[in-house]
Amino acid sequence: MDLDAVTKQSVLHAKPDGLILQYGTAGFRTKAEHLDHVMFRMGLLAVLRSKQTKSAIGVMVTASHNPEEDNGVKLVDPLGEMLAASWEEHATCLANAEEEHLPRVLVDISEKAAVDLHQDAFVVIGRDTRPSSEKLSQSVIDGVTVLGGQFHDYGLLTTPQLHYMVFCRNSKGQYGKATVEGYYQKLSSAFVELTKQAFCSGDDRRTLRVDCANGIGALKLAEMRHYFSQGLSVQLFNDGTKGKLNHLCGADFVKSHQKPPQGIEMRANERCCSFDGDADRIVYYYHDADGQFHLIDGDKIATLISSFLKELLLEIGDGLSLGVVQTAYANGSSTRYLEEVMKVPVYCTKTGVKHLHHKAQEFDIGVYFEANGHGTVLFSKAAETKIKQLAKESEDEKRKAAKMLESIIDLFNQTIGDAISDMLVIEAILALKGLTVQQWDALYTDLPNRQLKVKVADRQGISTTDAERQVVRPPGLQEAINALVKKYRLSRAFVRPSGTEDIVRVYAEADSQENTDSLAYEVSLAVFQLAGGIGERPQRGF
Ligand SMILES: CC(=O)N[C@H]1[C@@H](OP(=O)(O)O)O[C@H](CO)[C@@H](O)[C@@H]1O
Ligand SMILES: [Mg+2]
Repeated sequence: MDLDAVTKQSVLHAKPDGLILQYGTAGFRTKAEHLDHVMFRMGLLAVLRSKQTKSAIGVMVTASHNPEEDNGVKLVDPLGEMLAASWEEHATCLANAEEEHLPRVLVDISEKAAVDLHQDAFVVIGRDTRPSSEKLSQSVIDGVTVLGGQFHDYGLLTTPQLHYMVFCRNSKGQYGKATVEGYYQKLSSAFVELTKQAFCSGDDRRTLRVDCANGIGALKLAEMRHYFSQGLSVQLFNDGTKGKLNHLCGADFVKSHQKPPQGIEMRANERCCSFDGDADRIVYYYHDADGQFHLIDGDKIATLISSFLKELLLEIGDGLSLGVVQTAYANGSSTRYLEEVMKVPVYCTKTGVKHLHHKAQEFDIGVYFEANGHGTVLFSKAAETKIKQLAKESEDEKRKAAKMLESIIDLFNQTIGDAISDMLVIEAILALKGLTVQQWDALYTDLPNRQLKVKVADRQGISTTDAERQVVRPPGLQEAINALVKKYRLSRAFVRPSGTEDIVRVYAEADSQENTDSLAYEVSLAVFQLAGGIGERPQRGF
């Protein structure tokens, strides 16, 4: 390591005094103007991680659904998954080191993680469409090059595309070709193969309206759509030509406000969906004939996908295990439906896809989705081998089911939740099953739910257990929540510090929207009073 060169370069990417940031649920995220030093340092860290793992490492510059003025960065590990937890700590140390300590921190990390410094390093970089992203990704490149790493800058990519590229490179092309073209081809041919039957049967060409949150998803979907246009026609809205990124649109807006985005023309009973700003989340929705809005969130997406997979697994009859992973934000009705009606095992993990992803790896087929629409399906190596074998050897119905599963394996982005890939999976399932959006929605009825945010002086003062469903600290808060929950029917509430915003999140559900809103308000007040609330007290009414 040429530490002198690092010190010299680092001066050009100086850390603002007193700024402390933490590698959170989705990497570093804050106002773009505070991130230059973090980007440079994540370039350095990616080189060390690459040397240690002897693999290509990804760096994605994005702040997903955050406002356009924000930005962020996260590292992607060799198999396309989120950075290992022990390296998140290294990332936090490195980002917060004062200039003069930078060389020592780099040496410390290399020693602690037993990095072989003679090893070559390769880093792949992608960025979203934020105005600040191009310059910030150049700072990542400065960090990579000063430590002698090689890199490939893919420029504009969705987050899941970058994850895909990393895995392709490290699997020596087995997972697919590490190009945007390769991604389009892999997914589109799986989609076309899977839906052949549905579309041969004289079905109309299907159309779907897509709100692209004025983000990268619009660019990539516009490039990709002619690859699958025989089967599906997508109409793009909020494509970034006019509106601001994530402003009054996108998956996060639709899910948290439970209303349609601006800028989309909806027609009664027609399917619409929204991506988030970096296209790793998707939610569906429609207006019924009375103009009432219906949201189909990640939980219902997981249910549709699981029931389709379960049917195919029954057909091939090979005893492969299927599990569904959710977080505490999953609607209680979805969990009940999955467990009691569909009889599939459901597990709850902490918020953040890395937790869901790891749990899902324990099954032959692991379906994971956050309620906000971030999720995918993982197939174990053993399941994949078995399915491929059955697709070749078995006969008739069994073979047909195995072949469908084979295409589904290719259609999912198994590295991370992917709005484009999930959209194609959902469209394929709806077409094959001949389901309308209303029929899908009617699988179960969501319990009314509400999410609120409370500002506190130090959100780390709240700690939780039991997959974030119970508060341990501060004392008395859980007891207060328990007492409030008892007042309502079918009720549930929990609070946790956000990993991406400086707030505490409150979640409540109950038998009616009115009761849910009361419960959410009362729990917010308890947080405000018992956990050091600052600013305005929570107010009743929304
Ligand atoms: C309730 C909620 O939707 N939380 C989101 C949000 O995390 P928080 O830690 O809650 O801020 O951003 C994460 C990253 O995108 C996402 O994984 C997670 O689901
Ligand atoms: Mg996102």
